[in-house]
Amino acid sequence: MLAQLAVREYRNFHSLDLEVPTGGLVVIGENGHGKTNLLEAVAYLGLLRSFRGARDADVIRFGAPAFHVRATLHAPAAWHTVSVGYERSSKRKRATLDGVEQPRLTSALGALPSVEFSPADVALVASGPGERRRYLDVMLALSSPAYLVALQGYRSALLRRNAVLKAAQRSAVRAQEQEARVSVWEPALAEHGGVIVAARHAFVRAQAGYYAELCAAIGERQEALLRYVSVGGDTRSDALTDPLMQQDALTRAFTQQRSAELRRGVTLVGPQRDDLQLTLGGRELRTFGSAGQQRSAAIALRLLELITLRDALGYSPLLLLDDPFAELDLGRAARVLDLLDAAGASQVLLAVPREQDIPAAYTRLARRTMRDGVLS
Ligand SMILES: Nc1ncnc2c1ncn2[C@@H]1O[C@H](COP(=O)(O)OP(=O)(O)OP(=O)(O)O)[C@@H](O)[C@H]1O
Repeated sequence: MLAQLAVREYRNFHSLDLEVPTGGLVVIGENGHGKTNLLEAVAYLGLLRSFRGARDADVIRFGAPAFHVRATLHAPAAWHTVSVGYERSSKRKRATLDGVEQPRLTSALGALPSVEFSPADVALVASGPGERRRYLDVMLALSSPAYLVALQGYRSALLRRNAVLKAAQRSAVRAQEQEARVSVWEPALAEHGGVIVAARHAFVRAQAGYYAELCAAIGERQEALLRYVSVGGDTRSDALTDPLMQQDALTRAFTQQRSAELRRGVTLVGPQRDDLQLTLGGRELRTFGSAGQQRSAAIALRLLELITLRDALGYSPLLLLDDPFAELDLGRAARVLDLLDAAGASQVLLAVPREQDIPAAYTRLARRTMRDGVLS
């Protein structure tokens, strides 16, 4: 539970202090006054980066040397205080938990868990596979330390293997020698990649049915399917969620692809090429879905994130609602609110442009007004 928030030099906030009641808070403000910035600052305490994918230097207030966000938390959160800061000149990010600076940033990951719903989530469905991989990675890393370790291990081995592949394109070294340099990274890639691919499959296997139910409950009449499509992984049904079988398949795939990868200068197989495929009535939502259908699928994915984190943490994460009902008809908006309620959301930060945009379910919450980065 978030109790207090102190934000310094973040986006358009010079110095902002906020008390958050147990049930949550509504922030009302016109476009461009800082509502999303506030939710982004809160989410930063869980993700240790911007949920909009902004670079750290870009979220520091224009002209300021550094930003700092600090929160006081109540149970069931694991920590009493969490803070994060980033300095422009040194490019250093620091996180503290209960006043102790963490030698490794990842120890502070998820200290204030939250899930954000915003109209911008439509990118989850409408954009390329990268957005959906990021969705899976954030959710699974926050729910499982083993996934986080695998993800870090995979990313660092992939960077190195790709660097060798790129260098090989300009080098005069014999092909055999080049292959040897590239293959050095493959055992680590296959091992960590096996964990990643199996965990992503396990998520889809566990949640695809619920995803279809959510889409139907929001108002879709056609069948909604969630499928994980892997490049290089084992696609046999009994192998999908088995990390060792996925590891074996990736080992084979890296070997098979190596010479093509040497020509192309990049790794062509592995979880960095996979997709979480979303279809409605058998057609890919990304290409054929209407704006409303894409919005509904994005909301269903966020609801899955909410329950996945809730089940992993043992309590409901903070809900950040950035005017999420803006483009939904009244019937859909009401059904989404019911689903949020059923998912057990407890504390809510809701940002809306006008008072009349506050849904009935949240009219009991305390209200603050945001103007030019200042709350009143
Ligand atoms: N690094 C920064 N330093 C100072 N101001 C910034 C920075 N980054 C963004 N801003 C300002 O933040 C404002 C946008 O705030 P925000 O995205 O929170 O809007 P909003 O209140 O959510 O509006 P909308 O309802 O349109 O989504 C803009 O005025 C922008 O110039």
